[in-house]
Amino acid sequence: MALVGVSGRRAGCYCLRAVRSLPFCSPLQVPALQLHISKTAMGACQKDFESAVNQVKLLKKDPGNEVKLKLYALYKQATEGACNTPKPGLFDLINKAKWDAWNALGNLPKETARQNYVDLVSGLRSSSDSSSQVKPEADKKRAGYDTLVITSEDCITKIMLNRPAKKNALTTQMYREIMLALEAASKDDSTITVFTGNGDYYSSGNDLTNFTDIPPGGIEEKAKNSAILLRDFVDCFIDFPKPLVAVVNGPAVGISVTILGLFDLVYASDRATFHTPFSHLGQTPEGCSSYTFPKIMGPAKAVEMLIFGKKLTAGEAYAQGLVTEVFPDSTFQKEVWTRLKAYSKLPQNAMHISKQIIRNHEKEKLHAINAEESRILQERWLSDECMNAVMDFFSRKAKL
Ligand SMILES: CCCCCC/C=C/C(=O)SCCNC(=O)CCNC(=O)[C@H](O)C(C)(C)COP(=O)(O)OP(=O)(O)OC[C@H]1O[C@@H](n2cnc3c(N)ncnc32)[C@H](O)[C@@H]1OP(=O)(O)O
Repeated sequence: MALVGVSGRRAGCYCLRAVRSLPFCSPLQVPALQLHISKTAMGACQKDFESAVNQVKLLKKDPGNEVKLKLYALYKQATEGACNTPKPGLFDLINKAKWDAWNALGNLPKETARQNYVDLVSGLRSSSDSSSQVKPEADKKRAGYDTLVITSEDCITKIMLNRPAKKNALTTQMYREIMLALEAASKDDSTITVFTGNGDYYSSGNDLTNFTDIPPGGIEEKAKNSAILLRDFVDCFIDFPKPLVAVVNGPAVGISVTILGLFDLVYASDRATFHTPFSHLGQTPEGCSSYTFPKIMGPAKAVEMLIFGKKLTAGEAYAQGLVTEVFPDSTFQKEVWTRLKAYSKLPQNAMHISKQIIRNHEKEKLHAINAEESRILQERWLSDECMNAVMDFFSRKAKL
């Protein structure tokens, strides 16, 4: 904690959980929702934040200056709001770095900053804890990722989604880190790349709080930026040059399901489920699933999933061709990794060239579909249907 000291000063915050979670929530919609927020919820939020502030002091491992700057900035934003102090002089390097980090948060609402702080600390704790969650060996773990654990062993690069407390919901930071991880994996000396999730979920899909930090350009700019991010993210999967394997350790929702149509192998635990509740959320398919799903499972079954949001068991997903093989949960990890280790010893160039031949038939088409799906979602995110569906979800705290 050398560079950024985080003070334990109490934060007088409110838990606007429902409000912070809305996509493109307009100022007009906020007061009505605030009425639903109970004093209990406000207390819980304050408690989470205070507890996270205390947990930071107990971290066993120094998280590095970059993370400490993030913690500092989020703490200041959560407790004081937007940066309100004069910029330190050019040679006051430490204070300038801290000021820059805080100032970069712009007008991020206090409650979002508080939640991001809690999430960040939770990620730091779960990656350093020795509890029931997977603990990668330190010497194999790739540094520089806050939301992923990346390891390379036996010619396999494993990218593990690492927000177990939030069911591995994908934040914008996570989309960006996944893109960086794929770029690195495409160049490393591994033969295959594997995606999996830490904890009981594979992933609960897009983090529904992603759209709360509205930039100065307003909700239209936010929708535009999100569509660009989505398009770039899916493009990385379309272009990935090596065999890509999903080890689906538990339930999968939304974009974590649709993107499976771009993987080469999908191994699932019999605990896994596959759910794309787009209509329920006023949204539409992405990840090229409007093309890959009908192609994989036929139009009738694809419609059940993509339009009517039918949740599939692992067995059903296997029967429909989305999953390569299902394993009993009790032996899932052992069986899958034994299989993958054997595959990773196959001649690397032959595997990579075969993947290229297969993918090249439709690469251009996939890019065009991705662009179109992202464009349509950009409009959907601004629709009343989408706003109302997600507002309903959070105000009722309904489960899928
Ligand atoms: C750049 C943008 C690209 C966008 C691409 C478009 C992508 C679209 C999609 O992916 S649509 C799918 C979106 N996902 C959902 O709608 C899932 C919402 N979550 C749930 O329904 C449930 O949480 C659950 C069924 C996944 C799990 O239920 P349960 O087992 O009861 O656990 P909890 O609900 O208590 O969850 C624990 C904790 O995690 C938080 N959380 C879970 N999923 C999400 C999520 N997707 N977004 C935000 N937060 C999520 C949940 O709120 C709990 O937090 P808490 O402990 O209460 O603070």
